[in-house]
Amino acid sequence: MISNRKIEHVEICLYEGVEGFTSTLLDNVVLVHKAMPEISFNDIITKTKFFNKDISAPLMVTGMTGGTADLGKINETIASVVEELGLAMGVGSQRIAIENSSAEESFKIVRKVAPSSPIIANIGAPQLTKGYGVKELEKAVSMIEADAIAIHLNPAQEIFQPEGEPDYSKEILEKLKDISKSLKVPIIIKETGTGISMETAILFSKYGFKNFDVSGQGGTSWIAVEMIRDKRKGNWKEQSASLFADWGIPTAASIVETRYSVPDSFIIGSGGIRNGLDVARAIALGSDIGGMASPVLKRAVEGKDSLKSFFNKTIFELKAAMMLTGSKDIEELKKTNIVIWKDLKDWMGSRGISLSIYDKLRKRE
Ligand SMILES: CC(C)CCOP(=O)(O)OP(=O)(O)O
Ligand SMILES: [Mg+2]
Repeated sequence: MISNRKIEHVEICLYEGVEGFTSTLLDNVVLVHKAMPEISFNDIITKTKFFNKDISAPLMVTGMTGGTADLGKINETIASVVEELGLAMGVGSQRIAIENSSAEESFKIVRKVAPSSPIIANIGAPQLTKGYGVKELEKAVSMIEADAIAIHLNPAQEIFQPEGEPDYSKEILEKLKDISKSLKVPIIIKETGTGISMETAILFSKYGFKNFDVSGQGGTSWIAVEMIRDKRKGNWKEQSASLFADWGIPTAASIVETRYSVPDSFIIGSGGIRNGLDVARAIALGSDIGGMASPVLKRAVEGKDSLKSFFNKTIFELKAAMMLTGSKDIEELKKTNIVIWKDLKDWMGSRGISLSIYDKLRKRE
């Protein structure tokens, strides 16, 4: 039963240690301190654009769950706090609701409690090889009156998932291109904890897709999640999965690779973003907004107040980083001076990305 997998995913993310197998390398990005910032804390403006809506801070909750009444309650908690604070959120894969309409309510509740927030639908790329087309994607969008739809890429997870469907043939690109011609909302290409490379960003940009949720390595490892499911089922894939738990492109490297290879892309910097300093680093490094999942899930199950105070703390940390770099708004934060060193600098060197050229690109000069 697909609903069992949905429940297991949330339970494993909450209670089993499935994150931080590697560093996001965001700590290799140093925002240069300004001792005389020339702004006051209260002058700082964090609002920014998310497609054609304003959000109060450059922060979205990236797609996690849905599919049962209990998972719908998690979505409801997140959506009501997102609406109150003026943020954005995605829902988890809606495949379960496309296959069984009784699961729809756990997704519909999001738009009911967040009538004005930017809400992102979610379908997996493998489904495009299994008959999904415009109809199914339009259904996912209309289910929650979505402002955009994320097509999640999870080949690593599907390989190690006991009931996985590691089908990522080229037809997906052609099909997505066709669908995009009639779909009324933008498509976001979303990875799932193993990151987007230069080559992948270029490939999708050639098909006309330039909105990326990079979801790099360093946060939740979905290979580790499926490893635990393998273990519980006595599936032999557990051993192999453990070799790949830290597989993928660290989040900071993925942000750099995407910005460098598709300079005019819209980038959601996600994968192991845990606080407002991570959000500031992701944006100064080249993202348009930050994306969080696991820390939001953990607070959501504690209730609205816990989640609300977490977001307020995160936004305070973001503003602190903006203050100390003299960034009065998000546009200035994108252009603030940074030092890229240690492993991230080595990564860029081995991938032929020049620091000086990158600095101009990330400042959109
Ligand atoms: C997208 C991923 C991080 C979580 C969902 O994976 P999944 O294979 O269970 O998703 P589907 O229900 O779409 O197959
Ligand atoms: Mg799947």
